[in-house]
Amino acid sequence: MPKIGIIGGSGVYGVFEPKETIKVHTPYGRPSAPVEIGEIEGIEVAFIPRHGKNHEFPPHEVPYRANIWALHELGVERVIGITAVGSLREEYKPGDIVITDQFIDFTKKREYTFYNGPRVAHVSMADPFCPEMRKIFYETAQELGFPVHEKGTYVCIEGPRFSTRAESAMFRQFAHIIGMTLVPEVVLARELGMCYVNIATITDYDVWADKPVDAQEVLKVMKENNYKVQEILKKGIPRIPEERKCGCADVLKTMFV
Ligand SMILES: CSC[C@H]1O[C@H](OP(=O)(O)O)[C@H](O)[C@@H]1O
Ligand SMILES: Nc1ncnc2[nH]cnc12
Repeated sequence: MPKIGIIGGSGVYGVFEPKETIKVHTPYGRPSAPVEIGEIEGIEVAFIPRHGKNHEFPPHEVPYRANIWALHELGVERVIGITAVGSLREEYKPGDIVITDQFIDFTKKREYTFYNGPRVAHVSMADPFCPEMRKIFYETAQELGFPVHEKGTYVCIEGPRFSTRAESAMFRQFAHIIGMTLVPEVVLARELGMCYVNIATITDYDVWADKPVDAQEVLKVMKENNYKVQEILKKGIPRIPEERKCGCADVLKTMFV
């Protein structure tokens, strides 16, 4: 059973040659695609392409609950979310990697929880990301010589449209990077006591700089920088300890009413 799951974002539709593909049915429908099982450096890993194998799910229609549920059902304890993001700051440059440490939710109409009653839960989101995996992937990216930011606040917008210049100017006041998919993915993982880390690749300067971002640019820059994510996964995954000492599962002790 794979204990590590990877959710690939825009431009990342596979990270290994799968040895098995599993069609999982969940109470929330089917995941974005059958779950691929394969190995990275001899370690068994599960993979789901967030937007589907052919990028058929826009960010507001991704079956986030089914994706997380499916991974959990397969035994995954740690989720690595790969994302393409825009930069809201000069010093966060296209091609840089960010190991996100906070988020701000500007989404509007998604399924945010597994607990819609009668079981009620209020999960702590003060520190949304797994400290153990954040450290591992930051150090790994550094050792590989890739430009990497140890922290960054990700503002998650509803999409599928990009921001206006006014929105972007506002987001710049309080966040470093912008995307459309981190929420509710990280929240749902946490509700099941799973660890979650976000490895974000910056693809553009959103719309506050001279040239406003477009989808083609995101995919092109992501393609050019894909090797960085691959290298980080290859070197970082073997460093993840078998036993979790991060405390991410502790939220389960206190979140229920
Ligand atoms: C293809 S442009 C916008 C698209 O790219 C990002 O996807 P992901 O987070 O899955 O890498 C962004 O959130 C949008 O969904
Ligand atoms: N500028 C941007 N806004 C929202 N999502 C993005 N994904 C990549 N770049 C983005």
